[in-house]
Amino acid sequence: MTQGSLAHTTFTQPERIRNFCIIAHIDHGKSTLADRMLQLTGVVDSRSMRAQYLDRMDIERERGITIKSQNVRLPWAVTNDAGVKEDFILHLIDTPGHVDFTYEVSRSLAACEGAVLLVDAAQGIEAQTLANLYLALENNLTIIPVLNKIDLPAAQPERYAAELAHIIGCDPSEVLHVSGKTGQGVEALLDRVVANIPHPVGDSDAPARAMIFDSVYDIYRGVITYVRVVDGKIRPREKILMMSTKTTHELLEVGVISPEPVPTKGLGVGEVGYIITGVKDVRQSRVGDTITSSVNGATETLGAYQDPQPMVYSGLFPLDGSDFPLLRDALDKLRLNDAALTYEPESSTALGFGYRCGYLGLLHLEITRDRLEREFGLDLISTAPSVVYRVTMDDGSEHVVTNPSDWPGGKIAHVHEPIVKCTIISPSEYIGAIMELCQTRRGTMGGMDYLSETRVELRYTMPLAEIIFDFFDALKSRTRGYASLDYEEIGTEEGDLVKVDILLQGEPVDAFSAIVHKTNAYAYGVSMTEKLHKLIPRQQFEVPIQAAIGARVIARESIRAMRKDVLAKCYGGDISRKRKLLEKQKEGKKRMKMVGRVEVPQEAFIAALSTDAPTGKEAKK
Ligand SMILES: Nc1nc2c(ncn2[C@@H]2O[C@H](COP(=O)(O)OP(=O)(O)OP(=O)(O)O)[C@@H](O)[C@H]2O)c(=O)[nH]1
Repeated sequence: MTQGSLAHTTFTQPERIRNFCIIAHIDHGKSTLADRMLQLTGVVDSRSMRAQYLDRMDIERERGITIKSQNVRLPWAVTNDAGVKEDFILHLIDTPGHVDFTYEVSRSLAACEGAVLLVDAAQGIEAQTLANLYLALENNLTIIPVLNKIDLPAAQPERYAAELAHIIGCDPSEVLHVSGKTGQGVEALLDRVVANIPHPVGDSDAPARAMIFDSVYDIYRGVITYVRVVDGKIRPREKILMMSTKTTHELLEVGVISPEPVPTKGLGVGEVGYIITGVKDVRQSRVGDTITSSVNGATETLGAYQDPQPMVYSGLFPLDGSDFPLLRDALDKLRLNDAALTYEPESSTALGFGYRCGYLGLLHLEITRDRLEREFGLDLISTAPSVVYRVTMDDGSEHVVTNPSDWPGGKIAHVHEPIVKCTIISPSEYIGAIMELCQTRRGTMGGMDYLSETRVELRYTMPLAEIIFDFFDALKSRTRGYASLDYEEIGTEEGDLVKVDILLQGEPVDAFSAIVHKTNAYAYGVSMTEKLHKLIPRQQFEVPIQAAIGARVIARESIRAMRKDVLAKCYGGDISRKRKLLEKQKEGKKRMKMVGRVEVPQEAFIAALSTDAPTGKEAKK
């Protein structure tokens, strides 16, 4: 019922520990509720409270989304039936809510015994609510259903409590009503966490086993690794083994977060905290890995470790070619904190030197680009995102293609592309519009369920490539922003895919090549040639713009010749003025890229490459 004492005694009895997380659709108020919990339990006083305390990165606070998990230890005291006050330690694990970070979410969930399932009382269940709920159920978590934002005038608690109860199979009266904003109902929620969520169970005498569920880079301390101890104990100065990398490290510091890091004498069964080992790169301290003692340690890991797999690739090029070394340094720095980011040098005839980067998804791509521009002051141009294709040739050889320019020449036997399972939740009046959209995106319907009389869940399988273009936008505009979407990769399928090249005066421009489904090739060709026709200024000779599949031209435009004589305006004038005009023309030319003999302004590349693919959180509403 009340704030507990903040004693960081080590090896808390597992019976006194509750490990839980909050799962919710984006914007349903997870961070705000976590803030209230920090305040109510007294770990942050009102004076030092700032909005969304747990979202540490500036970019997170600005966008209002949670990218990296943070966890915090909260003391909470409950008066039992006999009227005696009992102290508990609650570990709140703040999980990222976005589809790009599913693996991180699943590891955070694995560190908990229970989950608060938070639903906005004015919105109801959304696609990510369900995706996260299923993940929580797979991890056998106890679910506490909660409606948030009940202070909102638009809240419809009865309606959505029924929806929530229907989904998880409980009585609507069991759904708690809270407001993260005003704090209403939050105490009762913390009491419910203690009452309903099982305490952790483990063998305190067994060799130590702890799971890494997050890993962040700190410029002062190196990598800070968050762990949940399952068996045994870990203590400072002990040597540990990371079981997937088979590397040993000394534990320089072990502690808990409350909400700042506080060193402790160690962590015991069920406890959640951080370790510092002196590793410099998050890749050496991987989310999902198991740590154990280096001597007489455990032999079995806690679940299989999985490497984060990039799903979307795109080229990043500095607008100013001389910034290339800066881009390389910036990526090296970002990688310290982002185990999922991959990159390798790439050169493009049109865009110069850059990097081919692999991301978990579009939001990951956008965040990375944002950080490069903001934190490192780089001006960048990125090429259209692409998925991973597996191309098998007639001679049986195989190619993995993440970049259209690596598309193999010669006879292709078949191409496999990644397929995702999508869940779309929407008011039922938009069913027709959604089905039509999914059909045009090569979707196959997997099923449909009514969540209530007016809201429906649609399930589709669809190529990932169709989603990464402008699917969110199209879905949003067809449903007036009411539909929400979640997807997960489920494998690959054969697709009828071709590479479309765009040629200027017969020269292919690598930055504009794309891999598209055969039925979309013509549309892509026409739209690119038309766009470029508008964007490229006239030259002193005629410039044909063509779209082609192999040697076959499928669309064509042409820019008429024009002689641009900058001196025309000042015939007979004095020589210094002429020189000035010529100098100016030279300056302008610097911003031109040469494609064969054709001068293309940089702006044309930027404009032609800017897909309208929505990648931010708006896309998820
Ligand atoms: N009226 C009202 N607004 C709330 C409440 N809780 C959160 N909000 C608002 O809802 C918006 C989203 O809240 P966040 O706490 O950032 O949501 P979130 O779920 O953490 O979002 P992500 O971290 O992006 O997943 C913010 O503008 C909050 O001010 C509430 O109880 N009542």
